[in-house]
Amino acid sequence: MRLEEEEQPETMSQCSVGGLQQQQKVVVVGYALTSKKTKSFLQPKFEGLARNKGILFVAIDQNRPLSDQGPFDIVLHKLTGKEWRQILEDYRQTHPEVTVLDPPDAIQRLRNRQSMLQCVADMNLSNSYGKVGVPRQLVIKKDASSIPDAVNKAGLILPLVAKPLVADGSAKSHELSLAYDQYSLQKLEPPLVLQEFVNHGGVLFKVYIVGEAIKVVRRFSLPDVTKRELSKIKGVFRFPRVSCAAASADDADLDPSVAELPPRPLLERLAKELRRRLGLRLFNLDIIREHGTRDHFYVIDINYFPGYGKMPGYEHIFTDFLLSLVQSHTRNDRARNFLKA
Ligand SMILES: Nc1ncnc2c1ncn2[C@@H]1O[C@H](COP(=O)(O)OP(=O)(O)OP(=O)(O)O)[C@@H](O)[C@H]1O
Ligand SMILES: O=P(O)(O)O[C@H]1[C@H](OP(=O)(O)O)[C@@H](OP(=O)(O)O)[C@@H](O)[C@@H](O)[C@@H]1OP(=O)(O)O
Ligand SMILES: [Mg+2]
Ligand SMILES: [Mg+2]
Repeated sequence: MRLEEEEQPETMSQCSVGGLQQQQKVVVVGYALTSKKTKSFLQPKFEGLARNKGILFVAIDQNRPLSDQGPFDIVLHKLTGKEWRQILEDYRQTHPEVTVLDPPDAIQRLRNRQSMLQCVADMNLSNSYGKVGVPRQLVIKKDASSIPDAVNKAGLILPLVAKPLVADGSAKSHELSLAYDQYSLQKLEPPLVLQEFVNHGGVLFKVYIVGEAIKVVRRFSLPDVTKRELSKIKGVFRFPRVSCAAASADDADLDPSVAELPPRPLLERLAKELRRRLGLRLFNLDIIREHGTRDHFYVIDINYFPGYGKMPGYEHIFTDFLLSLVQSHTRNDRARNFLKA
């Protein structure tokens, strides 16, 4: 839906509480998302629930100044491009009353697979519930012929997952390969990240974060690589986006030691730290448990504004989150006015 100036949203709606008609402020959420994302995120059930809670979604027209649209209470976005980032950054400066989710600069960190995991490495999270790290990895900027030597020097252990360095959401950025021997690595195309493959029993956990809320689901992942396979197989093999499939591993008949979700307190700590360090409120992370251990976890991927449409209960979680943002904004405004008075 696009709002023209002459048809500004009615920012008050009628709602009936206990038979009494009350005026409720409408929360206007502008969104700048790809059509694919709009389809998976703005599902009719979600938009309907939002409307009942007084939330209205309005498509942003990228060809018109943002200040001429809305007015918005919240802006949701996941579009690429330097120009667009600048537009958002300027809008944030000139419209402090609008919550822009999330700051474009903070999102940039997730668009590079090296900087993406740095926060997790820096955190060094280890407590009585477990240990969370990142697989050892090496960045290759150019010159594929130097890879075998670089891998050797860095002491990385095969097999390795080769991932494009840039994670910009393009199909190419999701083209990953598994390399079984050092010499075949020369066939790869830098810039890329070479990451140690960690056996994890073929199941990964997707941890969705929406502000303070956390939701974890199981997904199928790559199967373990045995020592025997490693000694026999040579080459690099492209693999499909196994974990992105909507098919959840939640109901599958799995080995309980593999399927057991990571401890909740550990994930809460991790999510809280990541929110703070990344400065983001909308993201998910892929986390795996090293096979044969109970509490050694590795974060292998972090995604900005992921496929929330696949998160169970996202309709309620997301709408509550949007409402909470406006409430805290109003509280802050009141506090500021009080201090000024
Ligand atoms: N270090 C690793 N050890 C074991 N398996 C891995 C590792 N890295 C990636 N994988 C497997 O490869 C899949 C894809 O990797 P990754 O999540 O990094 O790619 P992506 O393209 O960013 O995925 P997404 O669609 O979640 O954005 C993972 O879901 C997991 O199954
Ligand atoms: O396609 P879906 O809606 O499922 O969302 C996927 C999302 O694609 P989209 O942003 O184009 O929608 C991906 O973003 P890009 O890396 O490609 O930017 C990435 O975040 C995946 O991890 C998401 O799947 P999930 O991990 O949540 O299952
Ligand atoms: Mg992933
Ligand atoms: Mg990813």
